[in-house]
Amino acid sequence: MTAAAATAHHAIVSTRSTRLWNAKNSRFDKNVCLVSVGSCCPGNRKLGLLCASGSQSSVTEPVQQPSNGKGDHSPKKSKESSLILIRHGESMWNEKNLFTGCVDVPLTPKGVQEAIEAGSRIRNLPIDVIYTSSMVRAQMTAMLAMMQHRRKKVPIIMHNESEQAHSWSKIYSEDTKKLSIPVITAWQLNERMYGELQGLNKQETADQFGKEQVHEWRRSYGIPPPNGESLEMCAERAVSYFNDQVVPQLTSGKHVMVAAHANSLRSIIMHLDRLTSQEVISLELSTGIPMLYIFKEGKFVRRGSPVGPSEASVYAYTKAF
Ligand SMILES: O=C(O)[C@H](O)COP(=O)(O)O
Repeated sequence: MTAAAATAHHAIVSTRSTRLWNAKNSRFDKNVCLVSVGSCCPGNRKLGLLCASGSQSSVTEPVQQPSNGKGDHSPKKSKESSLILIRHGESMWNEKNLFTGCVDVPLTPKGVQEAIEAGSRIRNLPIDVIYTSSMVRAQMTAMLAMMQHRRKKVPIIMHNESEQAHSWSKIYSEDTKKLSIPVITAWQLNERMYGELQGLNKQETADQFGKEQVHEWRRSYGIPPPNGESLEMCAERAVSYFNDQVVPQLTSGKHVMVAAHANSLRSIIMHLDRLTSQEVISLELSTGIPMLYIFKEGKFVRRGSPVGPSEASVYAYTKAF
């Protein structure tokens, strides 16, 4: 459902203007209206993306910059780049309220729909490279979202697990390459390993161990579930990978989407927003809701979550803009 259709369904409950990528000038400067639309029950609020003028943004790939008279016709490096983070759509164990962690389960039909809807929200944002975890629920989300993208480029999972895998997946047409977007999978972006909770029902676990104990395992920074990873341990791999692999892409002017998991993304957002170990406890991410950051001069500015702190479970830790 496009944002406009979503709006038709719901009263607009809050709006926030932000900027969209204007490839002509290689920067984000087009004012758009990010709307948080929702029916009377706030839990159904959806994020939509509408241009302030009501028309679709004129987002295109960076075009050849006018020559600067010195014969330099190479396109200027973009001054800003975009980072889209998205938690996978609802998985079959999310639906059953089971701790999932590193168990590799697929999306539900609802999760598929969430991924498609997310794609319609980011269809005009520039994306040059996609990172996913090695889990199918994140990869399905990225692929389904990209099916909605305006540029209709083909996302292609890169196979570098062996020399043979790399050579056997080579593309021999430059034109075809230009019509594709590389998808890099990384175990470092996998969901936190939930140890002995994996496969257990979350409610039954709370009944057995107590609500506070389970909340501490699920949301604290330093306390791991039994024989599992704490958020801190997850951050050690996820944030390191983000800094080593994703940040250089953004620095070079590439626009990136990362499709991953509740806790591997919580650890990355904690880093980007410089949240304390106390603040991160209240950070919740909904399935399939894209979040946008602008990367400029080495700094990240959050753009994609205009909802207020009262919007539970979408991106709960959101200071007023
Ligand atoms: O692994 C899981 O069970 C979910 O991805 C996230 O679970 P959580 O919300 O309990 O961290």
